[in-house]
Amino acid sequence: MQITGAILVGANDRTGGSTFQAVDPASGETLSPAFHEASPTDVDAACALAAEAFPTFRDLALDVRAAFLESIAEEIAALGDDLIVRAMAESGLPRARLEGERGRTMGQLKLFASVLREGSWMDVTIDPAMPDRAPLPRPDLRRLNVALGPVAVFGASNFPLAFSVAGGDTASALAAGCPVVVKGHPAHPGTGELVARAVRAAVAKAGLPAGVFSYLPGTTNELGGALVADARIKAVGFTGSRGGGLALVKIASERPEPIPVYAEMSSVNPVVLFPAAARNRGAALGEAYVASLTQGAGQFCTNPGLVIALEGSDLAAFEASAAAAMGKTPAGQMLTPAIHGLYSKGVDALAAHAAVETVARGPVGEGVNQAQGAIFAASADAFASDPVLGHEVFGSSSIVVRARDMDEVKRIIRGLEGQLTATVLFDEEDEELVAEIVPLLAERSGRVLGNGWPTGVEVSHAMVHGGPFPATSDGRTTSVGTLAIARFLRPVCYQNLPDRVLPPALRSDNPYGVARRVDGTMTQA
Ligand SMILES: NC(=O)C1=CN([C@@H]2O[C@H](COP(=O)(O)OP(=O)(O)OC[C@H]3O[C@@H](n4cnc5c(N)ncnc54)[C@H](OP(=O)(O)O)[C@@H]3O)[C@@H](O)[C@H]2O)C=CC1
Ligand SMILES: O=C(O)CCC(=O)C(=O)O
Repeated sequence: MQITGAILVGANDRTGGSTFQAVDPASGETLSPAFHEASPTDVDAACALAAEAFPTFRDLALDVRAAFLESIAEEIAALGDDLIVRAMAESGLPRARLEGERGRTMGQLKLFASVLREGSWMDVTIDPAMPDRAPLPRPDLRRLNVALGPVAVFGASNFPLAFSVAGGDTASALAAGCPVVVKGHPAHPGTGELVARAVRAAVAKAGLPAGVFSYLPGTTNELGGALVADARIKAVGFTGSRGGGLALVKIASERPEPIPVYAEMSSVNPVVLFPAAARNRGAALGEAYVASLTQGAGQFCTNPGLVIALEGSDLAAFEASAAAAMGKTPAGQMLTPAIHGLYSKGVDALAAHAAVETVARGPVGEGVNQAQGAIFAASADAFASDPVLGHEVFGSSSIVVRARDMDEVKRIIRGLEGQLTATVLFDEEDEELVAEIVPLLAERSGRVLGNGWPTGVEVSHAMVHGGPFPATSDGRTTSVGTLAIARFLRPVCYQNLPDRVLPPALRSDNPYGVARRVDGTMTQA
């Protein structure tokens, strides 16, 4: 499939005034072709088409919408190696990682298709009428979840496939029955266009209204701002910086009709290393820590940016092993010159901090825009007295906090901001302490993991990839896994309406055969 640099508004290819080009971060060279910057006129056209498409798309038979999601996955597969080659050039990510990400992207579309067919996402609940109830009769009440309306999706730079144009936000919004308008990430416009064309092909094959999907490439905050401000947009999905996410939350909340913004922003993903684990296998854990920290040049929002442990010789052995591993781990290619610049600034600030010790630096990169890994350490007092030490440095940088005792460990945890993940590394002897710490971590994070590493998120039914602010702007939900569909739904109750005017899932004959809660009891079809 050809990359043309067009703005994809429904079925139309549009061109704009100014253009921009992608940059290969590994060479610093610009890549062809030039991409047209979407304008406010394109935002208006995309949102108008999305609003027009909404009722038809929302009311599609479940199987038709499920087949559409599966067809997007097939169209992405049909892009073949061109997609991988372009994504490698635009992101600097290696082939194996991008092939895995493509599989994950297709897998999550198919998973949402199965969720649609199964039907419990609608949460159909029926309280039958009780005409003879005294002193007052009860009306017939029937509730289900319905789509919110058109959704704006901001693709992430660090997952050009799985968190971008047809990534988790788009898949869950389409599954819910919401048309999607994507603001393409300027770091991977060619990858974005290829995937957008695949989605558009699936829209056409299914005979759906073209406004179900549009793709707006661009490099300006104004473009994203105009999209979120458009009255026809009813929710926003975002993965990126805290500043970007909060800017969109502000725009959304100041609209005449405020709307929800589901922004996944920043997290340092604390790891608590318990005493027996440090004593029994500190060296092995030190190596595993560096493997997780440096994976993908540390450009994961789940990367272990903070380790908390008791000071002493066991922690010293963990740090020494981590330092040795870091010394052997080549610098990782970063996604963009800007992200590399922010990383270097963050690491330099920590290295220059009076209360911070540099435990290890990785080898200096031989190419451009490469992240030289970094491990720092600080006392619990120093960490607690400067909030900057707890901020995310996006890349392979992490800080070890040395606590004097478990009370200090608890104090540090109580002072943490909201997190996507929190990890406990423990052996059997530690379990009593773990039981005290896990509730503190669960209060502050979306996922608590035992004896693993937080990078790599399973796409499944039970997954939560969310967490209290600032990990996300709304800690009640998730951006990965099937629960993500709930972000784009709202409940509607129908009272005393005859079958013929009710949505199919609420009718007496239950044509979709979905499980329903009737008078408080779950019933199979
Ligand atoms: N925790 C995480 O998961 C991630 C964190 N990051 C952090 O973000 C930094 C920059 O990376 P990047 O991916 O570019 O993330 P950004 O948050 O800068 O950008 C993400 C998307 O949001 C848009 N955007 C950003 N700010 C605004 C705004 N004020 N108004 C409207 N739209 C906006 C951008 O569009 P445009 O630039 O075209 O305006 C882009 O499409 C990284 O160094 C890292 O610190 C990045 C990725 C993931
Ligand atoms: O670790 C993962 O698989 C997902 C990470 C993520 O969501 C992110 O880096 O934005």
